[in-house]
Amino acid sequence: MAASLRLYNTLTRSKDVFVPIDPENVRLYVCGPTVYDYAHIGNARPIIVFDLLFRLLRRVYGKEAVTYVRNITDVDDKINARAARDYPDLPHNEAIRVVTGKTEEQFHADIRALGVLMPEDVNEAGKLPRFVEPRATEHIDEMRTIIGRLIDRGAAYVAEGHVLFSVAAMQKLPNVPQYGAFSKRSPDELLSGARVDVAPYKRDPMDFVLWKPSGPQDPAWPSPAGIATPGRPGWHIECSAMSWKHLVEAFETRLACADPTAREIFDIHGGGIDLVFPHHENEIAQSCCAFDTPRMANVWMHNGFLQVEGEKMSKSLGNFFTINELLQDWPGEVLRFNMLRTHYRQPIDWTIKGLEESEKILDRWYELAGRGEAVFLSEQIIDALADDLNTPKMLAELHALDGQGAHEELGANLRALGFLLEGAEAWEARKWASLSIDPAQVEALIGARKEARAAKNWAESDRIRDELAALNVVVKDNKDGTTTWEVAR
Ligand SMILES: Nc1ncnc2c1ncn2[C@@H]1O[C@H](COP(=O)(O)OP(=O)(O)OP(=O)(O)O)[C@@H](O)[C@H]1O
Ligand SMILES: [Zn+2]
Repeated sequence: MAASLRLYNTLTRSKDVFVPIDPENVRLYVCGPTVYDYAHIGNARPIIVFDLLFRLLRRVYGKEAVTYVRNITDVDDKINARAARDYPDLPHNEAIRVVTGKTEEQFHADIRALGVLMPEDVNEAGKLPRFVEPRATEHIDEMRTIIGRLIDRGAAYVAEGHVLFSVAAMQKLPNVPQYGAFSKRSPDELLSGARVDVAPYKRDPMDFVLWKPSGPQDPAWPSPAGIATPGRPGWHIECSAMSWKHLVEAFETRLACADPTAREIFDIHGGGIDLVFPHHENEIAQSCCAFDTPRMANVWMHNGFLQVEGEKMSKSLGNFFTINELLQDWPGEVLRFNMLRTHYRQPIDWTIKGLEESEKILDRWYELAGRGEAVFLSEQIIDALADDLNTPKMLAELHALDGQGAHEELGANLRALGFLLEGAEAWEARKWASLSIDPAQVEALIGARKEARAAKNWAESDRIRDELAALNVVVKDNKDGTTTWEVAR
């Protein structure tokens, strides 16, 4: 029998026992990146956290019994602006394709180095894909279908080439939630937020865009609802469309037989805490109205912010490090480990000191545990993760394995958790290479220094010490007569 999972649910604001709609197909959707620039290490947090959840679900319910959808947002005004800036000489659509294609490729290379499972690691030929990474631009038809349903049900209206979602009309439909209930915002709060930027074509300041007209410089598709001019989707609609397409529609027939009330609902929806409002509130509004259901997903999980000096790391504040630049100084596994030392709902302060500590622990574990091949999660590790992904507890259990000398088991767990990606030898070689240090050369110099000291040749011994210092190596003569060395950062 599967271990019982408990997950904190933003919908209920409590940690609840997780009950899948269909234990043979547990379904997870996570909002992915907008691809116009290098992802920063804050963007990596949901990727790593939900990778861990995916691994856990696969372990608990079976590899064939979990479907994971993580989308790529490749239509957005920030992408258009970047394309116009960087490729002014290309036709605009081509420029957009270059920007999104390059950024997506870079994103994949970056997160692969973080030990994150990729679709090609999971999907098997001839079987249902269990990990889908859909692009928004490949789901415009589904978006149009949902927008059409919303107009038909009276929850959306057309104005000046736009389609807008009507919050007031939503509230007149039966069987749908209260708008604002998910993010716990009162009508007054919603209204004062919406008044900041009121467009003239909106009937009500709270209404939000499902579809908008495209200018000559924008990517454009045929519009829904008989709007003659071409347009492009708003932000929120893409996730309603992609989750429906890949998590609900594909399994509708089977679910309809098993549990008719489960139609249009999937199990877990994830993302960063900043997405609770408006993005997830609006996804829920769209999906519930279009599909006549009180819920879009049963469990909503949100990771806390990765912060720098108390502030959210973000592109707009400019206080960010890209994954790519961090990977030049640190192995990806150190970044992954450092991320998991903090529980996913807590803020993380990202510091060099934290990275150094993480690297030290991994150095020790890789040396002791790195030679085997076994891959499995021990019961106590599963138990820790089953408690709302308690990664600090998980790390304490890994430390306990180390303390007990159970190093093969430690290695097996590390491998199952996305560590020891290339084996211990490769880890060491890469680490030394990234520090521009050749350990054999250091050992030889230390040997020569020892001989010089034995011969009381202090000038030579000092010269060698300076040579080592120039290599960034600090030599320590211990009381017991041994000499050790470490790298100064
Ligand atoms: N500092 C952060 N800590 C944790 N998660 C974050 C952080 N910044 C963004 N995210 C998450 O990263 C994911 C990708 O978001 P997206 O590509 O829209 O980035 P973004 O919000 O534009 O980044 P920024 O805030 O820097 O502009 C989302 O789930 C978002 O919640
Ligand atoms: Zn989304």
